[in-house]
Amino acid sequence: MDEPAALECLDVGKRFGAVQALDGLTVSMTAPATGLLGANGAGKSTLMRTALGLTAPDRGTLRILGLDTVRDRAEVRRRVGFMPEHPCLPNDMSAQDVCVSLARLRGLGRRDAVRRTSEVLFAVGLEEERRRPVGTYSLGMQQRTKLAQALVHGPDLVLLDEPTSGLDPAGREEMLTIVRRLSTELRIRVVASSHVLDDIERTCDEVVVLRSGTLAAQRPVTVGHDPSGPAELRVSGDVGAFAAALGPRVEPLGVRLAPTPAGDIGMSSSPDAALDAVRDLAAERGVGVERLVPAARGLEDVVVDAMAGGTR
Ligand SMILES: Nc1ncnc2c1ncn2[C@@H]1O[C@H](COP(=O)(O)OP(=O)(O)OP(=O)(O)O)[C@@H](O)[C@H]1O
Repeated sequence: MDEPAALECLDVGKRFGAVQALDGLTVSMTAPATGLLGANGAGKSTLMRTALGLTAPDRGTLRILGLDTVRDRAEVRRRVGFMPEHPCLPNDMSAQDVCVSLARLRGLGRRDAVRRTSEVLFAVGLEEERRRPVGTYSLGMQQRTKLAQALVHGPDLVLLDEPTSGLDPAGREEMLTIVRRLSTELRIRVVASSHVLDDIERTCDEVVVLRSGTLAAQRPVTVGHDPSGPAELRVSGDVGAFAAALGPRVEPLGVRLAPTPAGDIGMSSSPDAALDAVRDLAAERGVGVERLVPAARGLEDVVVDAMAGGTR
């Protein structure tokens, strides 16, 4: 049987006074790791909080791991972890005490709570500092403590609300590495929000773009290039002579060449052997390859359009 979607929304609406935070949102998130992207106020946090049953939707249906967010609340608490965006840790408690307490609240016995706490604090790189009060931690350590508490009870799914928020470049790298490992190595499903596409491309399998509480785009995050897709090539010097010499090398690979309107060389497909042929020819002739890119619209174009209000 197929696994239920991590999160499934059907026409979900949520209003706060004059603000329509979720506006008929319909989406199904089935990937191991889904990134929620949207500008400030797009509805990312509201979606997470509604999915956890922390706030009730005004209309529509919302299921998390196939569970009803209201009726199955205890099961949701047991099987789902949540890392909130804003500071939520008691400054005078250690990371160890925070994690053990929350594990116990979520139903683990004392021994299991202590064992799981050691495991998760090790996984997020806090084992050395685990007995210090959280208030003495750097922001990066506090973020990792928030992540640890979300994982401590062994959830099947974690919702991470802007896990890289406020982190410096080194802290961001550490967090992205940990988040990626959750779904790839630890087999924990992830729904993570961010303002930054790069964060999502590095940690998730698909991106869901929210705009004004609605679904603006949903796309897989594909790694590497698609060899069956067209590419555009720009070289320095005599473009016509380069194309004439390249043709016989790539045509046997099924690649047709044609000039583009911008005066570059269009390639009908871009298998690795054809890209190697481009580089070999350029090296032989001492020609510079200034641009060799897929001609199809990239994820970034799609996402920027979707966030700005383009139709998908
Ligand atoms: N408890 C609340 N009371 C009033 N308005 C709220 C409340 N929670 C959210 N909102 C409003 O709902 C809209 C969506 O907010 P939400 O926090 O879900 O967006 P977001 O995409 O997570 O934004 P950000 O990236 O800034 O965190 C915003 O206009 C916000 O001000």
